[in-house]
Amino acid sequence: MPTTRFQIGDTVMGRWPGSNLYYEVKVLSYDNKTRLYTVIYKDGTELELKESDITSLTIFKQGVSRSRSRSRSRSPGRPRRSRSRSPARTSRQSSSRTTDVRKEKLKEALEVRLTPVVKRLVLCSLIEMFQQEKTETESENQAGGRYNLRRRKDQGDGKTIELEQKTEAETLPQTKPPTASAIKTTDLEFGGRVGVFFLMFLLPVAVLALLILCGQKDASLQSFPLELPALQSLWDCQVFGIVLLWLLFQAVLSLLPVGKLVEGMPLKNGKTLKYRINGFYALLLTAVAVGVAMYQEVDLSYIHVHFLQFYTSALLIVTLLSIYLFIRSCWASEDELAPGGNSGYIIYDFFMGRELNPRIKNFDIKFFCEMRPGLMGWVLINFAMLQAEMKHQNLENPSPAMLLVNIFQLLWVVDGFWHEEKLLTMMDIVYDGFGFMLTFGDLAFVPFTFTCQAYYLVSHPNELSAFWIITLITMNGVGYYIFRKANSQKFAFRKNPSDPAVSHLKTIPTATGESLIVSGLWGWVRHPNYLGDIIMGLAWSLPCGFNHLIPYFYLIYLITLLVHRNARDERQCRKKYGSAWDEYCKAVPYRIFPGIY
Ligand SMILES: NC(=O)C1=CN([C@@H]2O[C@H](COP(=O)(O)OP(=O)(O)OC[C@H]3O[C@@H](n4cnc5c(N)ncnc54)[C@H](OP(=O)(O)O)[C@@H]3O)[C@@H](O)[C@H]2O)C=CC1
Ligand SMILES: CC(C)=CCC[C@@H](C)[C@H]1CC=C2C3=C(CC[C@@]21C)[C@@]1(C)CC[C@H](O)C(C)(C)[C@@H]1CC3
Repeated sequence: MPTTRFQIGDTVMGRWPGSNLYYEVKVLSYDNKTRLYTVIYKDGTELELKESDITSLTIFKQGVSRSRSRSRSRSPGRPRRSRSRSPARTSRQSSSRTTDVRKEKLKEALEVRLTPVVKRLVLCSLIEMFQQEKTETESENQAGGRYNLRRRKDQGDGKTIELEQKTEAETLPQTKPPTASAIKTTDLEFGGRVGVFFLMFLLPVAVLALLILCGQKDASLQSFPLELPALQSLWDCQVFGIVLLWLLFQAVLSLLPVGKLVEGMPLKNGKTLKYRINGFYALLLTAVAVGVAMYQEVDLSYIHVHFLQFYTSALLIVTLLSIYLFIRSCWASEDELAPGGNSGYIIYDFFMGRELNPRIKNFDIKFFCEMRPGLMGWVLINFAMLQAEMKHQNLENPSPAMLLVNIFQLLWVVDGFWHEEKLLTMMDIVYDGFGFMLTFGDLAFVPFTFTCQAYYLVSHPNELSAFWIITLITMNGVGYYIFRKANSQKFAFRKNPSDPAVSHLKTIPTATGESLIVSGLWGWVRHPNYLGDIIMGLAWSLPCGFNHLIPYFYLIYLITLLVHRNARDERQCRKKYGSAWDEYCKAVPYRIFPGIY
């Protein structure tokens, strides 16, 4: 290759298809006719790249050091969190389940060592990539010519990476990173404008119907009352005041300067937001406040009696908050908008949420709503239902069924607050806008439908034998163990793969420098944490017996949500990890349920 810029065997930085990520690659050959270089990534994937998609290591490093000196988001004295690989990890990877051919290639391929600043840039790019699933760059970009990253040859081992699915015409030009203003939502979810319009009415009405059914003696679907409750019977000013006070109380607790301040994931503009992690303390203080209220002889069964009014009050707040969020999003800068809620259609964006992280000074409205009033409200309502059951059924002690439901769900909520920080890496925070859907989900759906087992038990007593009690405790324990272990393993592994707690796990290396766990729980099914959650959901519904379907609502919701979420997540992972993800799917063929593909 006498006239080319890069020579065979050179180690250079090559752009990863469909993204703005650069990885170390080795030049294998050059085709004079097509003027394309064949390069090999560290996961063994071979691609043909245009010269403009390749840059030399020195130029890349200079670029990085420039961006490092420009970087303002990191304070000088702060220790950097590096995910660079340790020798232990390298040796662990070589023992992972890669094919022999792949192993050979990997031996040759170089490790990507990312400096913390590059890591940060990579994270930003990953978020961009994540966003690009639902967005497309401006037509001006499209006109700029075809994106010429092509796969060299089919590896024949199921490596169906993203490029294979796209024809050249479908792929978008990526010669420069898409600017924030370029991102518009074009791929609409939930049936687009019409779909979300109906959902916006259907969801609140469906929850109201569920509550009406749950509260009446005959909770079977056929016996839904033909006469709906009068509108004024659904409204109570005092109840509305209580709901407002509750929100205010939780907001004050969330602002208390206790607990650590942590940085969220990098935003599109490279900056990070800070979050106060004090949910666990807030839960304890709420418990103290409820204890004091009970000592003052406040009757919590008031919540049971006025349950529908509480729901309508929450619904009104959801509507007002969603309108506020939409209006304020009109003043948000382009890079503060969520990629999924910027279609330009008012109704759609109102539902999906335009702004990604709406904040009033340091108060993050989305993070607050996701965890605080709804989850705490859930525990409080459950406890109120326990009081109501004793009153309603003249019991000296709550029934075993009610106790189990209360304890199981309390455990889940406490666990959520104990691991509050982990929410910051979830797609709900990183990707989804905050609009009607999440506001409704957090402030109305969670506290009023997740409590439906306890609400049901107040007027539908169900005896449990000792055998059933032990079975349900075991089931919840097994579900919790799988859920917690899977989530903690993944979190620990992503934080530090050489952590002794996870370093024994077998992994599949990927071109992004991150590996996929392929043994233990993550080698059993591809979403063990979802499986654990579903087993727990079953243990929460079974105490209500088999007379009606209504107490199984949570389980049905959870399975539907997690199956949809699984599909969404797998699309993202295939995009991010390419052939390595396909290899993982081959090694671990079951999605959520063992034995079910
Ligand atoms: N009760 C409820 O209403 C709900 C509960 N949940 C629960 O929340 C929890 C979190 O769920 P969610 O955020 O959806 O998904 P996950 O926590 O499962 O996160 C998925 C991500 O994990 C990483 N990953 C996937 N496979 C592997 C692997 N083999 N090795 C290492 N990393 C892997 C990938 O991200 P990357 O590689 O980029 O790190 C992937 O995008 C779950 O336990 C779920 O059950 C969720 C929704 C609703
Ligand atoms: C019908 C409708 C509009 C549904 C919205 C769904 C949301 C209510 C849920 C989607 C994912 C959620 C999660 C939690 C709460 C419910 C929502 C927001 C969660 C924060 C609860 C605490 C847990 O420990 C969790 C962090 C695992 C969990 C994450 C997902």
